[in-house]
Amino acid sequence: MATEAASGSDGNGQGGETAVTYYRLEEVAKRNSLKEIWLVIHGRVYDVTDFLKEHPGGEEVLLEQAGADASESFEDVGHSSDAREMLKQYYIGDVHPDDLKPESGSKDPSKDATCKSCWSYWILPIIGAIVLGFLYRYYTSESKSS
Ligand code: HEM
Repeated sequence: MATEAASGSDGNGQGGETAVTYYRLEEVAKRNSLKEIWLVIHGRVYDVTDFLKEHPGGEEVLLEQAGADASESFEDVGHSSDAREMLKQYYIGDVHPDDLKPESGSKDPSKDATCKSCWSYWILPIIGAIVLGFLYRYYTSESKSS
């Protein structure tokens, strides 16, 4: 079921541009035939039914992704900025916030699993080096005094 939400300041949802329609993923998934093809790219829903025949990359690739999240495949191809501009034509609404996966939003680098900026990434080697330095000094001074 599609839900309408007004994102404009007037809040009346009129004028077309201010109203956002939210679609549940289960509803998008139903649009997976030649009759009607919807795709999700970065949390936005696109009706590409009329674009199918025009797609320079062919119909098949769009059909493979029909009714599903095509963000990864769309990015993997390395679509041009013209292709990204074209998306606007087919935009029909957003994925319902309850259906959004955390990674489909903007990525927070501080929550990166590899944690390259974590303090433990660089502080542990430094502590290790200091301890080694002390041990080295301790043993060299021991051997000098004996
Ligand atoms: C509404 C969504 C899409 C639009 C508007 C779109 C648009 C385009 C455009 C304009 C091109 C020509 C090359 C360029 O300008 O980048 C292209 C090529 C291509 N697209 Fe898409 N595309 C869409 C979705 C997809 C998806 C979901 C896939 C899935 C794999 C895909 C796969 C390809 C491939 C394989 C090519 C050929 C690339 C090449 O020949 O180098 N496209 N697309």
